[in-house]
Amino acid sequence: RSCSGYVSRTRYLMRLREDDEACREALRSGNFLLYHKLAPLLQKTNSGVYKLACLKTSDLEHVLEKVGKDKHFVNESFLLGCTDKSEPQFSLEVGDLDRSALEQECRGMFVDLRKAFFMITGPESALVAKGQALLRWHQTNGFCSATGQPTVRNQSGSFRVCHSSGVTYYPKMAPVAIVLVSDGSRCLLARQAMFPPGMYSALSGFCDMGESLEEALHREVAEEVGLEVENLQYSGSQHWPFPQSSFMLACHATVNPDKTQVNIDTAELEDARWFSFEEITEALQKPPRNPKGEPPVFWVPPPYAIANQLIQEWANQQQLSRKRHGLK
Ligand SMILES: NC(=O)C1=CN([C@@H]2O[C@H](COP(=O)(O)OP(=O)(O)OC[C@H]3O[C@@H](n4cnc5c(N)ncnc54)[C@H](OP(=O)(O)O)[C@@H]3O)[C@@H](O)[C@H]2O)C=CC1
Ligand SMILES: [Mg+2]
Repeated sequence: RSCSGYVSRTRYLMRLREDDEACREALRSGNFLLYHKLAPLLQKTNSGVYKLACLKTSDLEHVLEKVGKDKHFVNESFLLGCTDKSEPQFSLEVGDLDRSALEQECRGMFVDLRKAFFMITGPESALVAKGQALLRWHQTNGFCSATGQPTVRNQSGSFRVCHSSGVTYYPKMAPVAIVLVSDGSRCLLARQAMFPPGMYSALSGFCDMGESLEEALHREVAEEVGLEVENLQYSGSQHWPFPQSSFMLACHATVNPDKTQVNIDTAELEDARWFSFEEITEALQKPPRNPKGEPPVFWVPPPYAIANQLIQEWANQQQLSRKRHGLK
């Protein structure tokens, strides 16, 4: 994509965020993601795969009319971004309207976001997560924490303000450190009791107030498995919508191969163990499945989760060093 195209789209979005009138105008040519009690609307394509449903303004107004809702309800939407063609994208919560009537009118279905992540792929995953996160934030920030008075949104939904205290509230993400610890030939994964059966993930934890990412990583690993890590290497970041918006900051780290004995904090973790390259490669190739009654098989978070990216990177790194050492 051309740089100037990106810059002009960014400036356009900036204007929509700041100018209520311009944002109301943009609603006339919008693309809308619908959520029913935070479950996004998906549609099945002709080839049988699911995609995120994206309604044009006129289609949305038509649907609203069919289910007996005033078309001005469109104005309740929140601005998410814009397409490559500078078409503004919005999210709208329709949880007060009849779910099955909407599904019928839109020829789609509302799917729990966790399930939706397994059904759609690519950039749509980040967009659908953002849409839900923004709706949730507005639903839970309707009152000023200083005065208890109602807060009022701007048209784009980029903030809420309390006219009594003058405080402006902006949508928030909580920073989380996530780290894949390696001892050189194995990597350390853990599971919480609430994870789906068999799933293990990289170690993670919320950053404390005033802490750096590096401090949070060292502390979390020490707290959860009793190990001291070194050689932190930044990998990437992502917004994670569950249970409330987290900002995941992902790193690799190593431990001394002579000091790998884990000492688990059982209040936080159900299990933590070292996995070999072979176990990891097998898990990365397996689709997640847990048929009832069968003992849970080991699997890792799906590709959309940044934990998966860390595990994938580690496996690639192992493969390279094995090649270098003449191993298979
Ligand atoms: N995208 C990805 O690949 C992954 C994402 N994650 C996400 O990272 C997040 C944190 O991971 P987790 O290991 O559970 O965190 P922690 O190890 O910090 O453990 C969670 C603890 O923090 C408390 N807590 C909840 N919210 C906050 C907050 N905003 N700030 C500070 N403490 C809080 C919880 O309390 P209590 O529950 O008792 O109220 C709980 O005791 C989770 O939301 C998880 O979904 C985790 C791994 C992979
Ligand atoms: Mg944790």
